[in-house]
Formats: sequence, C-alpha cells, structure tokens
Amino acid sequence: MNEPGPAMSALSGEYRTMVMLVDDQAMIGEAVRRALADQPEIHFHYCDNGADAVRIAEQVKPTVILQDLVMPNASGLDLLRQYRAHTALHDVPVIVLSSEEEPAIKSEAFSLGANDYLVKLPDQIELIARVRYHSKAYTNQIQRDEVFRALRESQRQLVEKNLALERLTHVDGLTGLSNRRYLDQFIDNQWRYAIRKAQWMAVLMIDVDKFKRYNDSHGHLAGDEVLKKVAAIIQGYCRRPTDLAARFGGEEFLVVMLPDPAESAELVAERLRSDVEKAGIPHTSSSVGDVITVSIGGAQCVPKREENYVDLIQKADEALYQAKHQGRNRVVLLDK
Ligand SMILES: Nc1nc2c(ncn2[C@@H]2O[C@H](COP(=O)(O)OP(=O)(O)OP(=O)(O)O)[C@@H](O)[C@H]2O)c(=O)[nH]1
Repeated sequence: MNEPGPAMSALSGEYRTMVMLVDDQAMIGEAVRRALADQPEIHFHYCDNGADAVRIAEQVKPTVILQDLVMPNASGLDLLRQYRAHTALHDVPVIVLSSEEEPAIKSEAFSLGANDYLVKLPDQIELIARVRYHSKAYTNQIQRDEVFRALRESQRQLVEKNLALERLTHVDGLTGLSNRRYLDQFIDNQWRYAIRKAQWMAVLMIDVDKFKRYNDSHGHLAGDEVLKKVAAIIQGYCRRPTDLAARFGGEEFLVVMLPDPAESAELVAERLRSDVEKAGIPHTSSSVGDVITVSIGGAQCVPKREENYVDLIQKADEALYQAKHQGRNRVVLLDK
C-alpha cells in the first residue's frame, strides 16, 4: 500500500492524487489497491470502517473518495451527506461504489452530491481513468481558488497602498495637516457645495505671532515643534468632514469650515486663539506676551456662483493683517 500523506503539498505547490476507499470488505480494499498499485502518482488509503471515514478523510485529505454504499455500521449515502456538509471535505469528489446498477439509489446518490457512480468492481482502466479525471478536476479547482485568493489579497494590498500614497500626497509632512494642494481641491468642492446649499462658508487664517523671534532664540527645530503643537490644536477644531485644517505656508494655517449658526466661525476662532495661549508654550522674546500666541483673520460668506473662493481667502488675509496691526493674539472676522 502506498504511504498515506497529504494530498496537497503547499510547499511544493503540487497536488498528489490521493484515493481514499471507504468499504468494509477487505477483499474490495485489496482489489482496488492492486488496481492502483502500478500508478506511482496515485496514493491510496483504505478505510474499512464507515464510522471513522470522516475523521480519517480529514487527516488523509483525499482528492477523491471511493464510497461503498452498504456497510455494517454506516450508510454510504449518509456519509456522502456528511462529506458535503463538512467544510474541508464538501468539494472532494465522491465516486459511489455500488454492488448493482440501481436507478433509484443512483439518483439519490447524485442528488446528495456524488460525482460518479461505479458498479463494483470496475475494470482497472476505467477505475484509474475516473480517479484521475475527478482528482484532477478537484485539484485544478483548488489551484484556481488559491490563485483567486492571492489575486484578491494583492488587489486589497494595492488599494491600501494607493490610499496610503494618496493620503501622503495630501498631507503636510511636518504638521500632519492637509497640504496646500489638497486644500485647493477641498475648498473648491466646499465652495460649490455651499453654493448649492446656500450655506455659510468661513475660512480662518491663523498665523503664529512673532515666530521669527522664536526661531532666532530657540532654533528652527524647536520652532518646528511649536508648529506641530499649534497644528494639533487647530486640528482639534476640524472634526467634521466639512471642516479642513491645512498648512497654508510657513507658520500660517488655514481652516475651512461650513459653520452652523450655533457655533459661529467667530466663536470657533476665539476658542482656538485662547487654546493656543492656554497651551502655555514659552516664548520669552515675543512682544505680545511670554507664551506662543496666534492671530486669526477670518472671513465668511454665503457663496454665490459669480464669486470665487480666492476672494474669501483674500478677505481672511486682510482680516489677519488687521489682527496683527491691532496688537496680535486676537481674532478679526470680516464678512465678504
Ligand atoms: N521653524 C520653522 N519656522 C518657519 C517655518 N516656516 C516659516 N518659518 C519661519 O516663520 C517666521 C515668520 O516670520 P515673519 O513672517 O517675519 O513673522 P513673525 O515673526 O511671525 O511675526 P508676525 O507674524 O508679524 O507676528 C520666519 O522666520 C520663517 O523662517 C517652518 O517650517 N519651521
């Protein structure tokens, strides 16, 4: 008897033909073994007890099962049902071995999922041909499934990588806020949306006060850390999908929002300004105070078709200029 072993070798990627015969008659077992003996690529396992068939099939991993119908302690049709309900065995081809050509039994066997029906004992050539045919169909199916699985997995990874890449192209490397490129896309979309919905749209331009002095006193790297902290505070105010916080330029940030009446842009701007001050990041060389502060210029409008969002940003810039001139660490909001 050939050694029982795994029918499928995941390592080599090759599939061996593994025939499992379930039949209580040792004489049949011996006859089938002999019929297959001179086929080196066909491995054979004989199970003479129907009660053990499912358990043994789990271990042996047959690529085809030869199933006797009448056994003392198990019914072949019942076993067929069990194979078909079993997660690991439900696709394994089953050739029913019957002692007679009986249409009713044949019909029931096929309706339960048998793949073939042979009357015992078929001649050697027919047995080998059918075993090869069913085994090959089964292993081809497994290989196709594996290829599809691998393909789906690599497609999933590709989508993830593309998304990550896309995110990277949208993000400012230092602060993690959106970059200018993404801001332009976003604000354009939001502008059109606000036109359609006749909704208020606001932009806040936020600039760190006396930042040059900070860099001069503490160095550029320490300045970068300040920008990251300020950016994190700003980001905290942009949780809704309709809001966006972006790095507009060096130490300048821009927030785009569709404010609702309950939380006006001015209120958000004032809270943000106050949070930066309360963060208490020391800035001893600032003429505004002894901590990092920001000035915020805001502009808002209900956009109209004939207007352009660039004018809104321009207005916010004007407001920022006023905030700086009025002494910094303050909010100036203008309606466009
Ligand atoms: N550390 C750091 N500094 C930056 C970065 N981008 C711009 N800056 C600095 O930000 C400073 C901005 O200086 P100014 O435009 O003169 O304004 P300010 O000193 O903040 O003064 P006011 O805006 O008038 O309050 C410059 O010194 C820039 O070098 C950056 O990415 N990192």
